Amino acid sequence: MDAFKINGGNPLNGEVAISGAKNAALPILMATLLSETPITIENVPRLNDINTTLKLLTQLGANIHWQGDDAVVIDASNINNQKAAYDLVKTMRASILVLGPLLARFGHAEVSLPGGCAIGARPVNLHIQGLKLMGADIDVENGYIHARNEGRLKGATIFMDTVSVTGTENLMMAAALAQGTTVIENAAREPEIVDLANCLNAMGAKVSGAGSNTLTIEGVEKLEGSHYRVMPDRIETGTYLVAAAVTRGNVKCTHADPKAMDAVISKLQEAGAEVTCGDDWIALKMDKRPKAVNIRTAPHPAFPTDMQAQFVALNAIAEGTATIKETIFENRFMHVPELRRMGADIDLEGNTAVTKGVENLTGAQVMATDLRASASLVIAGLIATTETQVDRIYHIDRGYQRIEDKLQKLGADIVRIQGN
Ligand SMILES: CC(=O)N[C@H]1[C@@H](OP(=O)(O)OP(=O)(O)OC[C@H]2O[C@@H](n3ccc(=O)[nH]c3=O)[C@H](O)[C@@H]2O)O[C@H](CO)[C@@H](O)[C@@H]1O
Ligand SMILES: C=C(OP(=O)(O)O)C(=O)O
Repeated sequence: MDAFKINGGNPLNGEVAISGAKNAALPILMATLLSETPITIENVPRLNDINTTLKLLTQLGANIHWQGDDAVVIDASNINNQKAAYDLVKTMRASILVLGPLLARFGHAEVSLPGGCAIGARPVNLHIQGLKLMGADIDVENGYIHARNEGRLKGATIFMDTVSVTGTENLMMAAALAQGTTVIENAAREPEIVDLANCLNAMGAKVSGAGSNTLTIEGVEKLEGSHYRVMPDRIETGTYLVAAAVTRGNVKCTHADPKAMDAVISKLQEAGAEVTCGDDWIALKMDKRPKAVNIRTAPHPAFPTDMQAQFVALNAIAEGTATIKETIFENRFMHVPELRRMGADIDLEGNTAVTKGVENLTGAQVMATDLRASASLVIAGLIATTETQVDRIYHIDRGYQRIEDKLQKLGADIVRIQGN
């Protein structure tokens, strides 16, 4: 297994080009299953999760080829298999997003239950309940969701008990081909939901209200190919901004979208950073020790859980004591024991991390346990006074395109050690 070796202490300086958003690209690639003609998706990040998605779509019968560095052409006209098997689903939870499209277009789907994962149990009951309200017959047996429907799904009014991003996406995609109108209440409002809705509309769907908590989808009979460009990754952007802040650097993220990032930008400013934005860039300058910031994660537009771990690393070396409360996932603090091994002073009280900032972290051999936890350990390594080794970085390769190359260009001393 690959690892990173990091020698901290270099301030990050320069420009970094932000890739397309993983969490928008995944549902958008799954949405191509709804189309009877080929679709070109641009600004697709080069990530392990994208490779997994393309493998899954290929297993279902799609024809796929890359065009240049970041565009994928997907032809789902000849889908001949409606089963998403455990082998791939277990490596990527977002595989559940084939359920809605397959069921809506072909009247049946068999998808392995994703199971629990490091950050929490992450059930998919809301996906299943919503599809049942649209008339589907669904049972769960032998670890698989078996879903069937005679003819088209029927539009329905669906109230989601909990705000769920992929739940909203699965139901939106299913409703796009249903008969009649579907209303999803208490829908997720994340920018990636808006991106998926825009892509579906470019394919001929009739989705309105994306970005609010009520989505209305008027079903159409068929969807067709088009071109669509994936939005920039706001979590990748936020990660580089935090890395710049803790190393007292000066970094400009290009190809970014500041509009999607209010909550994160305002916490960086509260920490003492100078942040400036243009239409498609964000720059951060920091020339002093950050001040610790209190945070509570919650669905968009509040502070994103996917930036929580990175801010725990920031608070670990910041001036003062602060609390970070995680309200979305029940087990998303696995970076804390690893950060403690690097000298951080962090107490965990239920779903709250209480940090007392220390002046310096020291390097250690630490283990990445999930995607954003890995990012927080890399950030900690960038400021540690001695060498850090981050093991099991396959997690980070799920969601950050060539993070070591991008950090090296900004002046970091980080290298990948090839494992076996
Ligand atoms: C691929 C993708 O886009 N992943 C993102 C997505 O994950 P994902 O869509 O899986 O996360 P959800 O928004 O569904 O989860 C929110 C909460 O709802 C619960 N829940 C969810 C569905 C369900 O049927 N029942 C249920 O109880 C979950 O356990 C969790 O506690 O949103 C999360 C929350 O912003 C992000 O951290 C992930 O990066
Ligand atoms: C939790 C994340 O992703 P996933 O939902 O794919 O596990 C993430 O992107 O931080």
